[in-house]
Amino acid sequence: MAIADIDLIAIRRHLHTYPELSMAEFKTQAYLKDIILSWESPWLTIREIPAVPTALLVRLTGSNPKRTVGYRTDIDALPISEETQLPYASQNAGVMHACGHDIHMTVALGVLAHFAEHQPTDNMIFLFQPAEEEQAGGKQLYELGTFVDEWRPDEFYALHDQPAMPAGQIATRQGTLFAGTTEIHLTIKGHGGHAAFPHQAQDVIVAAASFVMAVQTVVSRNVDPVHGGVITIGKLQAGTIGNVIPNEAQLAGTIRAFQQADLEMMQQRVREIAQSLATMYGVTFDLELNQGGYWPVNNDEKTTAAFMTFMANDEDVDFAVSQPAMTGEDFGYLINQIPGTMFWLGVGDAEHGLHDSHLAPDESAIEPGVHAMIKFLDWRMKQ
Ligand SMILES: CC(=O)N[C@@H](CCC[C@H](N)C(=O)O)C(=O)O
Repeated sequence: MAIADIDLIAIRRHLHTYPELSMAEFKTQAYLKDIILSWESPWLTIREIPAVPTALLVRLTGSNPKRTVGYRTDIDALPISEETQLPYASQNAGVMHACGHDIHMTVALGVLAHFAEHQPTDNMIFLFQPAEEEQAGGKQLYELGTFVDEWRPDEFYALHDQPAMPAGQIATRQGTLFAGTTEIHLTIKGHGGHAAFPHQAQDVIVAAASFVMAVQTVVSRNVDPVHGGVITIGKLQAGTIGNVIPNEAQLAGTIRAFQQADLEMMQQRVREIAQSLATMYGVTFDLELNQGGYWPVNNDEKTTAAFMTFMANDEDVDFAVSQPAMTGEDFGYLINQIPGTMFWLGVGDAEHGLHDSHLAPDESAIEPGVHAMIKFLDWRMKQ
């Protein structure tokens, strides 16, 4: 395939049709790798990581390098059944690119295609990262020593699509862009029994319901109101029939805050609430609080100043300064190690947010996203 002939819309639709869950992105990785290898770029090297087999790294050797510039995209999808009715809707039952990582990958591929054809001044590393939605693939790769020597970027960039913004608009801010998050995994265990004899059982359903309600007080009563925070329980599973008290209830959720200290305080309150309810209801519990790599996404001052100045002054770019958001990202971990900037790319679907089974990003965002990043990176490498 000649790079100039690359059909980004067709690629995006293929990726959208075949989404794969975190750490199971085998076909996605193979598809991306085949496209990239078909370009036969003389300054391009591909690298795979045996311990994280769905990751893909690409290095471009610069013509006169002063540094190495990194660009990261995530590649995983969510356990959501798509309801868009699009002709290229997901063919993988119960799995959907409902967070737009198909758009992220396509923009990354478009930018990579350009520099695979036109040798960059600096060295470049492109990271196609698995497991952003859970398991923090970026952190895992970092801890495996992936980004060392010639594979260590000096600065790192990444985007996230934003349905609430017009297609093609770019936005970011200095400081914290996204929250730090912590996954909650709670199993409550008791002795179930007949619904008619609750006094002979330990009712895990009542304990689970109390837990859901009690954690609502953490944000309202423990977090400084001007800081903000979120606790959402997104999964609650227990029981099989109305007249049996089950032995076990399973809950999962997320804790979010912009400041790490707030996040840690909220984690502690959730632990205390679980412990208190266990005493109150006579149940036992396993509680796992896992922050993984979902550190607050704190944009680096220097790279972000360069990014914002360039985007705001380029007449072809529709640029806005954004507010922080409670979304999480394990890119927060990576740019805590390597300075960098995360930004939003508008994908114009104001009716449907991220993680919505009806989300249908406007594909016309891809081209301006690719062009803005090519121009920015080209300019940056000449600084
Ligand atoms: C952009 C986005 O939606 N990211 C995810 C990141 C997941 C964080 C972690 N698994 C958690 O649930 O706490 C998000 O849900 O914000």
